[in-house]
Amino acid sequence: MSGSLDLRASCWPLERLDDALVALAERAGLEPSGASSSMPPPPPHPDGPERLRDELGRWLDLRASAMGFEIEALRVPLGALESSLRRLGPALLLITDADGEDAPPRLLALDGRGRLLGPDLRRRKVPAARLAAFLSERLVAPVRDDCERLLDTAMVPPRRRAAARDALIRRRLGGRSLRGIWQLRRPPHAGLGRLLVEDGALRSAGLLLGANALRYVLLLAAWWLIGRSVLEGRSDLGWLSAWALLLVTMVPLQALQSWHNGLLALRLGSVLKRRMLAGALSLDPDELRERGVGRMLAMVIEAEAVEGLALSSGLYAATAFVDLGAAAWVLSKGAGPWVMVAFLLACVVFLVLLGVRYALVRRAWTRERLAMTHALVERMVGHTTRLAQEAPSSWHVREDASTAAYLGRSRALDRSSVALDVFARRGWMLVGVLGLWPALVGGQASTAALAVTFGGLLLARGGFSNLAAGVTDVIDLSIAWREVGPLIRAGARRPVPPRFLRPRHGFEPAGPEARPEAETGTERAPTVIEVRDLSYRYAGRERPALRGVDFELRGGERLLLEGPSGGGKSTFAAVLAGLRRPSAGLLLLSGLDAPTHGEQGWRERVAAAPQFHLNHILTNTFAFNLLMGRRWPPTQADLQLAEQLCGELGLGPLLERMPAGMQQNVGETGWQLSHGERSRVFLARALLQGAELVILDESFAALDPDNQALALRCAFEHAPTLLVIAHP
Ligand SMILES: Nc1ncnc2c1ncn2[C@@H]1O[C@H](COP(=O)(O)OP(=O)(O)OP(=O)(O)O)[C@@H](O)[C@H]1O
Repeated sequence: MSGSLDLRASCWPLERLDDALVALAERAGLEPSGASSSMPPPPPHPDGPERLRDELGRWLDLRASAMGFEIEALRVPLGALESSLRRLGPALLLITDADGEDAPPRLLALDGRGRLLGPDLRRRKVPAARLAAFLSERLVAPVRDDCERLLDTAMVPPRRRAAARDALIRRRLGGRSLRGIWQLRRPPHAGLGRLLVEDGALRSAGLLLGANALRYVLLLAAWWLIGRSVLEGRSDLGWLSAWALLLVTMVPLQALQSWHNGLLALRLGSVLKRRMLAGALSLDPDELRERGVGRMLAMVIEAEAVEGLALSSGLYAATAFVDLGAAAWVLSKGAGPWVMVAFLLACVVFLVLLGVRYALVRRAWTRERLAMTHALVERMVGHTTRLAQEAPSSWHVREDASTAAYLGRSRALDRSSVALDVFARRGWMLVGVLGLWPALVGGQASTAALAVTFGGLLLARGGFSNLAAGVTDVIDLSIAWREVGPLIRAGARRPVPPRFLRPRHGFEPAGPEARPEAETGTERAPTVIEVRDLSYRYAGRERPALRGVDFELRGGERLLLEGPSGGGKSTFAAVLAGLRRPSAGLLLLSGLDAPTHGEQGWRERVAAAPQFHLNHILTNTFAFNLLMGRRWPPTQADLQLAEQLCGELGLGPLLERMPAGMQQNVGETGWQLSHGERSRVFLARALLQGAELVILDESFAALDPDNQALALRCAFEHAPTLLVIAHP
């Protein structure tokens, strides 16, 4: 019984976090696999629940990625807690001091269907309201007495007391959120079909089609009723009422259809967006460069089209086939039945041929448009260079040529789509009346048969309109899909999961004393990076950029790597940072190879500030740009640390100048940073990541001698092990 369910008995102790996670994932059908946990869950943190939540979040992230699913940390506003719990998928909920200060932290496992999975692996139903009250107790308890006193003073009658108290508490805690809720979900690289099923898109599609078909049957029945009563001259109230009833029944069906149409669009959009976002992040840097920024932008535009078209094309096509099937049946019951059905089939074939012509023209037009977008973006990016260095007389030569070509393609496209549209709307009626002509002139057909045939003609006209819209949408969709294909496919790549789980090295405000000693007496610090006989060759290049490299860096060491331009220094940095995989040779980090660390694990341990032109200030707050590699949202300690580092790097005056300080928006559309300021933000970002090895690729080139000395000192102070790349 849910009413007597003891929530405390359903809690999992922290030591059994791994069991809870695996059991929950198995029951949610996430098929947990891979590495068994070699990393114990974090114990309660002496600094309090906030630090514990943070550590738990990291642990869960690592563990879930090793098992092949994802963890999403949620922050739920207290006011929306109950409704969020109702919609929540499988999730772990952290309970801290619900029984008082001394109670150890525990976890609840919610199976995504409103049931709690207990440590005895039994599932028990729990009302969302009760669970919400239990979870929010820690926040509510301190204000409850206050509210009661207020209600006493206001002499609120007992029957309205509970509602008034809840409203007061809601008001007092309105802005507070509950954290420590981790939802388990399928990763974006899972099959699209599975993601859609999980999101409920298939259910919505089924309901949508069902409602559509039922509405159709009702429409035909209404026609049949009214047609019969008119032809037989029976217009009594009973028939008319039945007709009206059928029409009224269609209204809620139409509402249901619109509702599920919207839901389906949302669900489809969210699944596609997740997949494409994952794809954008897992695209190879060279793949990105080869495609060019303009094409990438075009891809994003096409992605929007895919979402809209996927839905409309399916709907149009489904409705068109129902319409045309029904029209063929109605025509077969009217005058000159088989001639009319043959005409109908011939017109469908003709419309499909028009569709093929449209597809060819549309493909050529899309190619032209993408080329134009690409050229436009390139010109915008290189605007200043062109203004300064290109002769004004040649500014528009290429633009004019490509605009003319685009106009030509657009005209052809218009002609082709107008042909489709006109035939669908008018052509069929003309052909249909011609087919009916012999029966009309010959006078053998009865009035009833002629009326049925006209009904069939009108029905087919609707079907042809939908078919024309469906054909153009399906073609547009297939072309847009080809464009976003690389992103969708890249999103299906599964990141290499770690074979062995190790907690991430935490960043503490390290002074020289916290740094591992490279050499103390006869004992040498352990090797951080070891490279043996390593080679790297860029795709399509004959000569390798790196060949037979041997290299070793021990904990606490600081190394300057110099070499001629084009010698392969940045390539080496990218290989060490895990951004490029070596073509041959051995590469170990702390004695373990890349698959053992996993992609994410490797990048967390090696922080690299790429060369200036490859690094970026994102349009966001200054704090985000500093702390994005460390953790977001940050803790108070993170923000203090970032501010301290800014001070050491000489960015204090900049922080004072910016009206919102650390919260100032920077980037393309925000506060503009100078070249030297950006360089120091890139440096601080790499140092704040808390990595074991920091690689700085020409990070000091833009700094004046004073700032260079400051930056170098800061890097020496804070990087546990440091590799600096510079020109001789
Ligand atoms: N993405 C790429 N695709 C193909 N070849 C590349 C790519 N990036 C670099 N190269 C080539 O690899 C070689 C090494 O380049 P790299 O950028 O590593 O040199 P570097 O020592 O860092 O040069 P610099 O000091 O001028 O920055 C060069 O010949 C370069 O043309």
